[in-house]
Amino acid sequence: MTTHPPLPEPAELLADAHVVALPMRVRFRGVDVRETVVLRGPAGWGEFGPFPEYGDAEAVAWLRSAVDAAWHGFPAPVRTRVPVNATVPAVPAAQVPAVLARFEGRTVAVKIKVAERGQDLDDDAARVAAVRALLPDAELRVDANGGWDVAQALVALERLGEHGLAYAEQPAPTIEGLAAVREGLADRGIPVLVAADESVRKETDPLAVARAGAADLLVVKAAPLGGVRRALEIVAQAGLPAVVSSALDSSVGIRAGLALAAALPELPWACGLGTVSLMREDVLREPLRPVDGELELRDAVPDPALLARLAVPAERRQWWLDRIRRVHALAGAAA
Ligand SMILES: O=C(O)CCC(=O)c1ccccc1C(=O)O
Ligand SMILES: [Mg+2]
Repeated sequence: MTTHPPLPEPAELLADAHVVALPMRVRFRGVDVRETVVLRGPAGWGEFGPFPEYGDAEAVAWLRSAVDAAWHGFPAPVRTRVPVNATVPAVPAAQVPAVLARFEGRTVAVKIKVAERGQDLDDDAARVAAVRALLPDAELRVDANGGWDVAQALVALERLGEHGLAYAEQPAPTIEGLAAVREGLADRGIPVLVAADESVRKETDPLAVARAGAADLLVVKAAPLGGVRRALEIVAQAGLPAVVSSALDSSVGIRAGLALAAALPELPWACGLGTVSLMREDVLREPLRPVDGELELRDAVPDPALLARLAVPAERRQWWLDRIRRVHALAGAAA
């Protein structure tokens, strides 16, 4: 597999690092305020924002991704515009118009969160119906984040599929589960494809799902896969279509996703890179927000005044810097 370039020493890594708190307009996976770190290196800016509940071992790839962006830059693009989906969190159906209104201009594709804990299939069906009512021609997909078992997934996708769904992202938690859902959908003649997300980014082997034939397409994210170059390698080796997505990043992390989407030889799907539209604040004066369902390729350079205004309190800054030092030590040990 890949041998990683060495990481800069912590002092160098943290010389121009900014820990920020970005308030959300819409609560997303339980997050109202997104804390993350942006850091500058000789090649530009990188973002380190593994969710706080992620362990240090899982965060190693996120650090490699931030360093890859800031110290080595991005590979050459093959396109300068990337189609982007709107993202609808697991909100009540009545809030769907307000969420979609956050996405400027035309919306070509929407990803709808489903199978949220504490909700049921009626909630999901109402949310999907509300999106379809507003956007009769958009391409819709759902993301269950592994929240169904195989039987529940088949029941749910038969019902939600009536609104016209291109694919279901991680409808079951495991690779075997994805394969079973995919087979069950085919047996029942339900025309919904299966996409793997957690089964790519949280598995020790990101290629296992492709090898097992368990998915029709892969969701790839630069940070959990260790950076743009590494993600490109994984897609090439998997031999499956890929949709690029993000992790609720600031514009700096979205820039890495954009670089990945811009460098992929084929990009058949709108990408999940529109989540800055769900945030109230960003580190850029002109945030990387899609317009008319597209993001234009450009660099993400944080504004010093915004970095200062959005800075977290001292103890949160210390928490993040301690975490980076621990993850750095772990990455060195693993290299
Ligand atoms: O893909 C998108 O539309 C937005 C990104 C997204 O859904 C996401 C954001 C943070 C953490 C997990 C996920 C996910 O795809 O499961
Ligand atoms: Mg997902």
